[in-house]
Amino acid sequence: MDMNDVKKRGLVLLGCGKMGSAMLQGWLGQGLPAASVWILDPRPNDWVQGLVAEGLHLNTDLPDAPAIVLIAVKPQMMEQALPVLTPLGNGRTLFISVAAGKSLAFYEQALGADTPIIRAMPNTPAAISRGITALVGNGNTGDGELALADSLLQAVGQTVRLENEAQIDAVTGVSGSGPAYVFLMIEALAAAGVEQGLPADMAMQLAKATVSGAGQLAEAADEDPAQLRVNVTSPQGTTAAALEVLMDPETGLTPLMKRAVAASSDRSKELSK
Ligand SMILES: NC(=O)c1ccc[n+]([C@@H]2O[C@H](COP(=O)([O-])OP(=O)(O)OC[C@H]3O[C@@H](n4cnc5c(N)ncnc54)[C@H](O)[C@@H]3O)[C@@H](O)[C@H]2O)c1
Ligand code: PRO
Repeated sequence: MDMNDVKKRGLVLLGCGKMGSAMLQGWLGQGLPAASVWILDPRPNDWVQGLVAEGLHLNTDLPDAPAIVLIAVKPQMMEQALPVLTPLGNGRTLFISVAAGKSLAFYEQALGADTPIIRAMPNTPAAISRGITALVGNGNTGDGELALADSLLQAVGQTVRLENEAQIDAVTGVSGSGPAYVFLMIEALAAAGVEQGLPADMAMQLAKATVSGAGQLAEAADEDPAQLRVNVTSPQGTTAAALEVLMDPETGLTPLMKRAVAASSDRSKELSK
């Protein structure tokens, strides 16, 4: 199965909110025709509704054996939303779920034990093709299915393959929820700038550009982030003064981040029960 099969047999999205739309935007941008896409969503956003004029099938009957079904509803809506897909289970259709905390076993039970299913955890920078998605398949998926999922998901950023399903809880804590931590960091840095006397607009511009520039440098540079940090830090200088606060072993960023990521990962595990 390859992208031509997806064009021919169709791609179905169950739920097309923030995550589904971000991914669909990437796929349409890579040349998938809107006419190859079926969306089931009781409250489609304006962008999705606009795609109907280009041939997208919105809340219509589904093809008999679409190549891919992407499941992108909230975990809390799953029990209600999934039954419509049961006729497509146990067949040639590859299911990819991005829902947090819904296990491969859950989908095998709902869709049939012979269904090929991939669990994926993307993040919202997918909207600008700068996402990262981790994926893991059930026993009915092989190299072909994983390669197709890789190439679909690479339309919206990088991918990594997990060694086992349990790792997805940690991925959810690091990169799935991670953009929210970074946005909070921007908010906090800007607020701290205001407290030091800067106008709010300027503080926000400085904070956004600093986080974005540092992120891009971390990805592009040969040095690791620890060395890049050292490169900013003059002995007894201003950065060293700040890092003394941020690197405190009890109250600094590392223990705080460990607690935050553990809370997210634990919630991911709870949702799978
Ligand atoms: N937003 C993120 O950062 C992110 C990251 C990784 C994974 N996810 C996962 O993606 C999934 C979707 O999250 P989101 O942020 O896009 O949520 P969202 O609320 O923006 O989108 C969910 C969509 O599902 C639709 N929906 C509700 N009931 C439905 C039903 N019965 N049938 C079909 N569609 C239905 C809603 O109308 C909405 O458009 C979640 O399972 C979440 O765990 C989200
Ligand atoms: N957003 C989803 C949540 O908060 C899953 C990862 C990011 O549950």
